[in-house]
Amino acid sequence: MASNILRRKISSYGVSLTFHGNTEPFHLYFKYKFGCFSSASNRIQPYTSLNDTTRIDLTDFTCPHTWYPLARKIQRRVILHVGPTNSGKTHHALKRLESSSSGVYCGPLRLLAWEVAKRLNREKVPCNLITGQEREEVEGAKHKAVTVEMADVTSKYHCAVIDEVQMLGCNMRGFSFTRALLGIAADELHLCGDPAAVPLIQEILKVTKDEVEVHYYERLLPLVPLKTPFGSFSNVQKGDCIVTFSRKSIYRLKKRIENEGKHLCSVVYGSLPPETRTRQATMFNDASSEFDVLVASDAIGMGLNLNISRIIFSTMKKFDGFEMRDLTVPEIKQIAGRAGRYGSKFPIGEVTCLDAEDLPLLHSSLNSPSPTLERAGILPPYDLMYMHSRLHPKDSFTQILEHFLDNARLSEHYFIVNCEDLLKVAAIIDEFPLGLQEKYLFCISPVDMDDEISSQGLTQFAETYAKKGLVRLREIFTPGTLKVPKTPAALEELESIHKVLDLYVWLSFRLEDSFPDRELASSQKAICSMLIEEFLDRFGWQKPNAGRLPRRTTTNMSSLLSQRSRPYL
Ligand SMILES: Nc1ncnc2c1ncn2[C@@H]1O[C@H](COP(=O)(O)OP(=O)(O)OP(=O)(O)O)[C@@H](O)[C@H]1O
Repeated sequence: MASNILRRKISSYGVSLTFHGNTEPFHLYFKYKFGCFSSASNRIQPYTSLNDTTRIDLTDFTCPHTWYPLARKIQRRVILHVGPTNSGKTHHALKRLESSSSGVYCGPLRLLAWEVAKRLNREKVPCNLITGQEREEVEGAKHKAVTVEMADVTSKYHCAVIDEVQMLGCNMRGFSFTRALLGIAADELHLCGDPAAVPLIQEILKVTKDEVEVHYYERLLPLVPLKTPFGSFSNVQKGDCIVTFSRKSIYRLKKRIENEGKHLCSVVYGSLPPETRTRQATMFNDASSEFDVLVASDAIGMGLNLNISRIIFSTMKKFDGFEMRDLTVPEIKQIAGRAGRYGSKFPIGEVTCLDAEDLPLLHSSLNSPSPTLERAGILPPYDLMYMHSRLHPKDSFTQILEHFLDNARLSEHYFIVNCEDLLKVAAIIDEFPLGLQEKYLFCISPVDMDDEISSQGLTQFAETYAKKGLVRLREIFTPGTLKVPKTPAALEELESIHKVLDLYVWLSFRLEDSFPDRELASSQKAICSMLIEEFLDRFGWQKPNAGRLPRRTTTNMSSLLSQRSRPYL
């Protein structure tokens, strides 16, 4: 029945539409009359008698705050906690969350959500953990720690925290931060992050009734930029972290340092599975482990508690997908700020570069404020796209998306995130007979379109789903074939397989009946992480004595691998 799909009512704002699809209830408030809903045709008809200036444009992105009526019903107290890394911003916000009767923590990484859930449960505040790939419920919980994509904008909380809020300017994930900022219905909303986000957030929140206050923080421990370059690798000390930006150079540096025979290196970089990153970080932090040096990419900039005494930039350039470019001021500050964590054994943090010629950029960046953010990321909500599709029934998903992209370019405060990848995915899924909602889901799925195996995985999932409505993991992946990689290329492939399995798990939470093999995908993901760690353990210099390391993998690995022989697998 049409009335089940779309209801129209008059509100004080004018016409209010409530859409009841399979997604969360979603309301649109328009200040102007824009058309009428015809139950006969199940369509929204624009008022053709009105001139163009009075007709509402469904691709208009100037008022996204109106997409969240629950948050607009309350006057939120928004507290911005801003300052450099390691200044205690999150600590203050979390204290407030702990003492609230109900609340939600929204973090950019699963690791951070895990950490916060653990912290609250330890403090006897029952807290659920919800990420795109896992749900752990605790009895009686009124608190949740979630990855920001999972923030619920249809419940009311006493307190909410959005961590690393400056990520609303991020081209990949900015929309989730903007959605959480505008949509979370909490009496108190704590935003932690870089001061560069303050003017944009103040501007965006001018149109809400929220009260906004800003608290500035200073670093808890000094950060000292050294005047001399690092020099030789024989100068490596316990607690050093060498920063570089490609997997290849991470392994090259690890080998080089280990070949000196004095230190073993943990590694942390973005495409390592999160569990592996955490375990590498734990080994590095563990004073009794021999892995006392870290070689890492900018993935250390966020989320991990690391006992680093000195950051050494091996380069100040990074390939950003298009070209080699200098690191930006925020990137340099975020990475450098990881040295000298409060509560760790190093009383100050130091930072330097491998080459003397990079020192001026390091020093000037640490002394400059980060450029202020100008626009916040956004995605057209499904419901808007749906309504647009009713007006333009012949348009493909790609064409609908293009309408939105064109209009968002005109927006003063917002931009559509990751346009290129969205269009790439849209072009793939337009080939398959899928409904709009399913296409939208594949479009927002966490696929890495720069990774060939990962994008092939998405294509296969979408195609099989369109053809059969059921996607068995075995059809695209043979369990039992995973091996410890022997080369960096094989390692890269294993990391990509992990991404595909991760995508399957993500889809299984949203299309449960059609992606039924979540358990298998999760266990294979765990095997991938173990195999990657086995590679990391074996790679590089091997110390002859036996007391080298807790070689945790052997027993656990065999127990995991033995899952292959279960009948189900
Ligand atoms: N008042 C405090 N008492 C005890 N520990 C604190 C206090 N303030 C901060 N810390 C600890 O110091 C470390 C850094 O604090 P926190 O993570 O809050 O900093 P931050 O400014 O949010 O940094 P980042 O931007 O890196 O997240 C954490 O381990 C935190 O638990």
